[in-house]
Amino acid sequence: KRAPTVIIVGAGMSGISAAKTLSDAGIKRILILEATNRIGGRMYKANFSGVSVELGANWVSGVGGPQVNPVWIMANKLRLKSFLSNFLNLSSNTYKPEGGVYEESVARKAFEVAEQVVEFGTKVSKDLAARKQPDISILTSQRLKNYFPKTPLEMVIDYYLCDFESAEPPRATSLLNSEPSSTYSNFGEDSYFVSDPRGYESVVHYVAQQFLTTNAAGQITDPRLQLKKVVTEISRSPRGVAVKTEDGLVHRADYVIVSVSLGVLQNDLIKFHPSLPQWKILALDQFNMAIYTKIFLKFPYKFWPSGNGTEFFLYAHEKRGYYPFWQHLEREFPGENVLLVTVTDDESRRLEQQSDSETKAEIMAVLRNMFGKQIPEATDILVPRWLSNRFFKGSYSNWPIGVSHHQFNQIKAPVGKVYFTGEHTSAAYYGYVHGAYFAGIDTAKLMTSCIKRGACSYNI
Ligand SMILES: Cc1cc2nc3c(=O)[nH]c(=O)nc-3n(C[C@H](O)[C@H](O)[C@H](O)COP(=O)(O)OP(=O)(O)OC[C@H]3O[C@@H](n4cnc5c(N)ncnc54)[C@H](O)[C@@H]3O)c2cc1C
Repeated sequence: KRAPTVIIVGAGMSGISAAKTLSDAGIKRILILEATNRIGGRMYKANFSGVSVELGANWVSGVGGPQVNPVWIMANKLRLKSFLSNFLNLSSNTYKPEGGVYEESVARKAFEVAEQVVEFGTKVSKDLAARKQPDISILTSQRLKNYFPKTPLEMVIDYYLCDFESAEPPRATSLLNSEPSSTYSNFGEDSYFVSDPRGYESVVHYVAQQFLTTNAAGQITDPRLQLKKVVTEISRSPRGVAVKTEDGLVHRADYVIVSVSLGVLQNDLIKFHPSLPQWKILALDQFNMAIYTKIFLKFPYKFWPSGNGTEFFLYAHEKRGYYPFWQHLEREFPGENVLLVTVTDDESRRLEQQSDSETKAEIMAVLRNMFGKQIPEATDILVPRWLSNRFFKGSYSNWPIGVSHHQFNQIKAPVGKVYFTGEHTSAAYYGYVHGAYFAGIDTAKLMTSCIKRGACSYNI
């Protein structure tokens, strides 16, 4: 009997980890179809004014805990340059709307209150889980504690503790599924900011090189990886699948694993024949694809404080989420005078629609508020557009209030010989690089037990 063939759509972390898992299980007749001209997906380095910055994932999140994050093992094997992030000094580095920092004792008090609310939320979440009660939003848990962040200081702290992680506001996010965070409780509280000329994406190459053939320079030459292959249609029948690409070719196989982002699936950018069942469409549409935008700015010289405990700073504004989270990259790129500011959700949506020069003007006004009128103009700006990009349609998934584990499992559930993977299919680690990695392994194992043992039913 001939060996089965499997097509994998997408060569981000999850697609590559799925393909490697199949290969390790002896399923070697695979074909990976990737839309862009590279592997790595949302792990994506770019050159910005002479330095290599990460437009997508940047941190190995979850280090130093009871279990070891597999991505951290890879980063260490590769000796990727990375820096432990210390967020503890934010109370000394929070800027007022009109400039100047808040007195440390005032900011610290506000942080303490907000952190107690998070702890309270975690207790409520554990209690709800133990009593099998329905989910509530993070916002509801704040109300239960009579916490209503309304001043610019309170709002930016609330933003940092919630949106900066999940890329969505407290009213959108599920308490049950985000607190406590499996990432930080299992793998540890530390996060390392990767800053290596080879890019964070080299962990994807590291996995790929273990099963795809490479040349002497380490570049992948394996014909089972095909780049610039945009999948447009997937047809399934009991006999197998036919995957059509934008160049008009049809690739046939026994099975397919779809690893494209939740955003791509929600936007119907791949047509399924027959169409996916209603339960599947509903499950996909109910989950959230959040947007997280990292804006890089280059200056002729440095005008922000540097040295120990200054790396991260906040800007408090009357409009919540208005250029709130800042990082100077002095450790990563000494002497390069690069700043990174992060926005999310509606602000990301707004910025994707305007020109970079408009965004730059807004940011310069904010920086002048913070540091004074005399600061120099930025000489370069980079604004990634993850939502507009048809191969991503957002940054990473977030578990919204009201989606049950049953519905979550439906997102991952195979439909006939069409299997699904991606960070958005990892119940414990959705939204993270390690979530994508584990999801790929899980989906490939599911498929392997179907192929090898005939165990093809998926219980949801
Ligand atoms: C701005 C940003 C910041 C982030 N920060 C962090 C962080 O600090 N730490 C962390 O752990 N995680 C972070 N993440 C999340 C992390 O990057 C993702 O969870 C992970 O990389 C997703 O991998 P994936 O394989 O599921 O999806 P992807 O990487 O999206 O891979 C899917 C692949 O499918 C391809 N594709 C799409 N459409 C088609 C098509 N029609 N045909 C063929 N191929 C197609 C895409 O090009 C892509 O290569 C961040 C993400 C973003 C965007």
